[in-house]
Formats: sequence, structure tokens, C-alpha cells
Amino acid sequence: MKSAVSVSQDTLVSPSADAALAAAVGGRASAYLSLTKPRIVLMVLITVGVGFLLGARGSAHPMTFTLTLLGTGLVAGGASTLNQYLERSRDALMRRTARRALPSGRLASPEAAIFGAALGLIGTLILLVGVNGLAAATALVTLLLYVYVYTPLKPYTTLNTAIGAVPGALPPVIGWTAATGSLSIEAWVLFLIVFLWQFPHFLAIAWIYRDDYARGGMKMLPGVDPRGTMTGRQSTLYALALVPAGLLPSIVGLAGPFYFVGAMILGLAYLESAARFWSCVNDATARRLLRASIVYLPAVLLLLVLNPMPA
Ligand code: HEM
Ligand SMILES: CC(C)=CCC/C(C)=C/CC/C(C)=C/COP(=O)(O)OP(=O)(O)O
Repeated sequence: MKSAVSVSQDTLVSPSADAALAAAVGGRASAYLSLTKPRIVLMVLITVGVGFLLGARGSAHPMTFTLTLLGTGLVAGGASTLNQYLERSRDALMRRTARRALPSGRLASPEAAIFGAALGLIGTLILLVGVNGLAAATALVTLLLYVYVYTPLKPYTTLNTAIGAVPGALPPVIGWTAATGSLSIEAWVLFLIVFLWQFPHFLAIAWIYRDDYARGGMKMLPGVDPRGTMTGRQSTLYALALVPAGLLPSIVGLAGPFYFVGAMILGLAYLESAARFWSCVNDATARRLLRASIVYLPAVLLLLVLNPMPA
């Protein structure tokens, strides 16, 4: 009788316990995934992929390509995780980030630190063993600059974003070195485009979230520029510099005339959004500029892949 009761209890209790366990495991898995900032990783991988395909000039080795994306994706996810680990207290103070896995307590911080370090290490080893030493070293330098230079500087200087733009622009260089084993001029042209592109991107974001950044104690330009004059001017100047920089792939023999025309149109459209932001600095023009930034980069990268210069 006793055992019958316990069996019936088990059968009653187990399914809901299993569901709770599954929900907990699923919840933890999604919390771990969120630490890697998947949308940024996806965009980073697109820039890596384009760098690789241009470097390979039509003879990409599928296995090397796959290992490059896998290794760099893991390093990028590890970098974002370590960034969230280091910023957990400040993230708790900002509305945009307060619900993240660490400030909300869904994961404990040592778990995040171990997860981030493991992803970074495994990703670097995959690049080292499966791709080449230069790609592995470039990815590791990218992680170190992002996690240990840019991230700690955010509460101290408004220059943090200009410094963060260096690791932000290195992923296409990782892709290029993975395909070619060298750091040639073409890699630096791709670096320059992504570097300049980031200024209007993050200045628009810094304006939109200016109160939030101030709450978290992050030093961003709009915090010392309440009318937004410098923020608007800098966005416009960097977007202006990006117009000729965006044409360089055709000049160094990376892309053809179709790319040249497309990049010119996209560059002018991005510049127009930045100039409109400068002429009237407000949340609406900043959001429009942010949207333009998220269109510009994938579109230019797509054109590069669609209209490469024949080898
Ligand atoms: C210093 C450089 C950068 C800073 C400070 C920065 C900051 C940010 C922030 C705070 C957001 C979230 C905006 C929101 O929630 O409304 C964002 C969105 C985004 N960023 Fe950046 N970013 C930088 C560089 C980059 C780079 C290098 C890439 C990719 C190559 C990138 C791709 C994106 C994309 C695709 C989004 C939209 C997806 C999303 O909302 O998560 N960013 N950026
Ligand atoms: C291979 C490798 C390591 C790739 C990583 C490339 C990289 C540095 C991408 C992110 C660029 C960046 C500075 C985003 C903002 O982060 P944030 O921390 O200021 O954003 P948050 O305010 O949302 O935390």
C-alpha cells in the first residue's frame, strides 16, 4: 500500500517536476546565451565572413571558413560575456541593461566569468589549431582590447567609444587573416570602414540612452554635451569621412564599379541621417541615424560580396 501511494505520488509529482526542471534548465540555457549578446555576435560574424570571402578571392576552403566563423563566434561571445561580468553592478543601475542575466540574478557572477573565459579560450584554440596563428592572435587581441581596455574605461572617459571602435573594427581583419595568413592593405581598408561607421552608430545610441548612461556612471559624449552640438557634429564628420573611405575597396582592387556606386549612395544616405541629427539633435533624429547605421553596414558588406574584383 505504502509503495502504491509513493508510486502514485511519483507519477503525479514527476511530470510537473520534470517540467519545472526543464523550464529551469531552459531558462538557464537562455540566460547563458543572452550573456553572449547573440545579435552583436551575428553582426560580428557577418563582418568576419566578408573579410574571409574577400581574402579568399573565390577559392574559400569550406572547412577553414566554418572553423573561422565558429572560433571567432566563440571568442566574440566570450568577450561579451566577460564584458557583462565586469559591468554587472553598473548594468543593474541602467534601465536598458537591468534585466540582463547577472544584474537580475538569473545567473551567479562566477558562472559568467568561467563561461566567458571558457568560450574565449576554446574559440582562440579553434582558430589556432584549425585556421592559423595570425587569425587566433588577432581575435585574442580583439577580446583583450574590448574586455580589458574599452570596458574598464567606460566610467572614466568619453574617449572610451573611440577606443572601443578599434576592437569593434577588427573582426573583418580576423576574417582576412584567416583566409590569407597576412595583414595586407585590403584588411586595413575593411578595418577603416567599420571603424568610421561606428561613430555615428554609437553616438546616436549614446544620445538616446544619455540619461541611462548617466545613471550607470558611464561617461559618454552627450553627458558633457547636453545640447548635443558636439555629438551631432562628430557623427556628421565621421559619416563624411566614411563616404570616401567606403569607396576605397574599389581603389585597392577589392571591389568593382557596382560596389563603388552602391557604396557612394549608401554613404551619402548615412551622411544625410547624421547631418539631419546634427541640424536638430533629438531622440527621433538619433533613432533615424541608428536605423541608418544598422542598414549601412550590412548593405555595404553585401555589395562587397556581390561585386568583388576578379582575382
Ligand atoms: C564602440 C562601439 C560600439 C558601441 C558602444 C555599440 C553600442 C551598441 C548598443 C548599446 C546597442 C544597443 C542599442 C539598443 O538597445 O537600442 C547596439 C546595437 C547594435 N550594434 Fe553596436 N556598438 C558598437 C559597435 C558595434 C559593432 C562593431 C557592431 C557590429 C559589427 C555593432 C552592431 C550592432 C547591431 C547589429 C546592433 C542592433 C542589435 C541590437 O539591438 O542588439 N555595434 N550597439
Ligand atoms: C572576436 C571578438 C572579440 C569580437 C568582438 C568585437 C566587438 C568588440 C564587438 C562589440 C563592439 C562594441 C564595443 C559594442 C558595445 O559594447 P558595450 O559593452 O558598450 O554594450 P552594452 O552597453 O550593451 O554592454
